[in-house]
Amino acid sequence: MSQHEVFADFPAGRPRRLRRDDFTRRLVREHRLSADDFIYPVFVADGQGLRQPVPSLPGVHRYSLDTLLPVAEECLELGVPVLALFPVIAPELKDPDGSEATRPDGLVPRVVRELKRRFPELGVLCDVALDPYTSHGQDGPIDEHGYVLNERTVGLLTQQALVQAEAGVDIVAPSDMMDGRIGAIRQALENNGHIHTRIMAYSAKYASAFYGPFRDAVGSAANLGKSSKATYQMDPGNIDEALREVALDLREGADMVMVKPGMPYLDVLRRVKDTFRVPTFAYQVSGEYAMIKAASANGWLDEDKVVMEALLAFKRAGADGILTYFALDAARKLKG
Ligand SMILES: NCC(=O)CCC(=O)O
Ligand SMILES: [Mg+2]
Repeated sequence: MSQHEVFADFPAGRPRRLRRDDFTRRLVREHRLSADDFIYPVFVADGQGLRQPVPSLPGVHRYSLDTLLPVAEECLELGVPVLALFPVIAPELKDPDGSEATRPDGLVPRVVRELKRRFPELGVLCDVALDPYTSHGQDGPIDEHGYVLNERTVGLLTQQALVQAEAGVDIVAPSDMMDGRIGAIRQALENNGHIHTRIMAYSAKYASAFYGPFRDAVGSAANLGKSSKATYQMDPGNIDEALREVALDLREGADMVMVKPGMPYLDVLRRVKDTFRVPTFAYQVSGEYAMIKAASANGWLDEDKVVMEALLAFKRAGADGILTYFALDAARKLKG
């Protein structure tokens, strides 16, 4: 039925009637945000008492384990269900394979163990990716042309995911865009008794310029230099390909899928949600956060309002949840 058949013509039909008062606006609102929608990404480094600002991400810090604990506690208090860990690895621990990522007593497994010991009811998500660990900043070992080697990378990622699962992580989130990694990780988890470990697959991750500030935060920007990730991350011109990527990851055992970046890719999010009807997430990435922060700092945008509007747009476009550096701010605001 078309809208013309359903609704009365003017003046019997006046859409503004329902917009006149706050009570009817609230009554007919189709989508709303809640703290349950958020996953809070945090940067964690070795050390003590660290709370180091990231200049290109105002309001975001690199924490050591001790200073991260109160942040985790705040997530719980505000009802944010999941904390996502992103490691800042010391340059001397990086190598061409990113082998530090597979060390059972490395930074991330140590942080996961302590978080789960102190706050068992807080969900912890780990990125499964080698770029914070490689000396060249790519997401896996490379050949002489700089091409990331798919199967060798998948082997390392599988080891990394197992180490994270042994440490007690709730959700592993492979963000590398290698082919076949979801299936390999799922099989390894099952074979090793980690039947409850959830996989959130970065299924449609685009080769985007919006990740710049994140690379500053984890310290991979300088290592990566001018080289791109276009041989594994998706071409921003594609959308049918995103559906094929999601289909593969679901067949290989993903529990949840993700589209990334967020706001410039809401069309992709909508297509994915409508096509598969599975738990679908979006990542409001560092560049999106930085744009809002910069414009607000200049007095050009009202930060509070723009943040809530942008996050609501993800829900309207079909997201079941949003990874966002604004998670705590937004949850505080929702709490009033
Ligand atoms: N694998 C995690 C990311 O690449 C995050 C990107 C961003 O926030 O810009
Ligand atoms: Mg894929």
